[in-house]
Amino acid sequence: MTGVDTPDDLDSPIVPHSPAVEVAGLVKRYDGRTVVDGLDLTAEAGAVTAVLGPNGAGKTTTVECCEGLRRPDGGTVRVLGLDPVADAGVLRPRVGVMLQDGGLPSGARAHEVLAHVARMYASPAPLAPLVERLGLDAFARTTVRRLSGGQRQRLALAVAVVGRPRVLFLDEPSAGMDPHARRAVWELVREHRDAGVAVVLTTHLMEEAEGLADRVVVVDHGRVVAQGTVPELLAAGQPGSPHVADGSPGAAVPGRLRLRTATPVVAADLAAALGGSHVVEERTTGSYELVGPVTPETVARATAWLARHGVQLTQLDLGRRTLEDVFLELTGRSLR
Ligand SMILES: Nc1ncnc2c1ncn2[C@@H]1O[C@H](COP(=O)(O)OP(=O)(O)OP(=O)(O)O)[C@@H](O)[C@H]1O
Repeated sequence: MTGVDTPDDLDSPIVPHSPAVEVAGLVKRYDGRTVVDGLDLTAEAGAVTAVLGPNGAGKTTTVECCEGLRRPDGGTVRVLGLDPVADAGVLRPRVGVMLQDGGLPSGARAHEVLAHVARMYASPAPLAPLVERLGLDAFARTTVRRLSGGQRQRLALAVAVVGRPRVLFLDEPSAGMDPHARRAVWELVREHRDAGVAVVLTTHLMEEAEGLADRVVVVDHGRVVAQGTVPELLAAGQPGSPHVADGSPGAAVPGRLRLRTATPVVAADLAAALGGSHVVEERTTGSYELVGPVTPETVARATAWLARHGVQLTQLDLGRRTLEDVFLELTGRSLR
């Protein structure tokens, strides 16, 4: 069941617009501090665009500028070709928003909130299927302030989609949700995408980005540091890759080799045994990551060196590079 049907019959100056969201050179400052610093972003209809970035990177601020909740200090933002602040009245029926803090009235009951928002639209989505899919009936009579974090998120998502938007902004939509709820959210997002909605979401969940996103935009210090499809980002940093937006090569790691040993070794000694072709990072005691091209020779030399030193190998992981690896390479490993 898709149940997703976006309204085209609204009387408006909007014509199908590509891209659905276009941010160019966005600058936003708080108290003179620049938190978004010349950011470019586009999102197409019928696609999920995931915005990733460390805490404080400027993701929410960017999305809030797109939602018309904040005024840019520089650059341009267009949603369906319109200005989110100046054209807020035209855009409101076409844009669904799920805020990070929910933004819902705390004293109202869950079902009242949804019904109230639905009445604001000329042609809302039928409530019953939405309530069922997001499991809202279990807490329909509970006031918003008493909802758990995950329940509040589910209600906020229902509120975001009930107006059958053409553009959907979801700020960390599945944060705090249990695995069942998360799956229901992902299914709903995919259905909206398949119905032609432009979905822009922020997330810290690499699994969510890998599973949902048609395009991923990585933001750091208020700028885009990489963008592309997930396969493109996984391949980025390799020779010939054009997808690292800032032009830097990134860490050229076509694969990764992780070792666990029964007793610790000196990472620099292992690196020397590999002839300097790899950096060896000690992740935790007895756990090492070889950063560099993974070839049969690399595996043979590393294991032979361990054997020569009487060190028992307990785990050898030749896993593929993940989006999390790419994310850490692009944004560093220090806490913000
Ligand atoms: N209203 C505000 N006034 C002052 N500073 C703010 C305000 N909102 C956000 N900031 C600051 O702007 C920076 C970017 O915040 P933003 O919420 O956009 O980051 P984010 O990438 O969404 O982070 P997170 O992943 O933690 O949600 C942060 O340093 C934050 O403290």
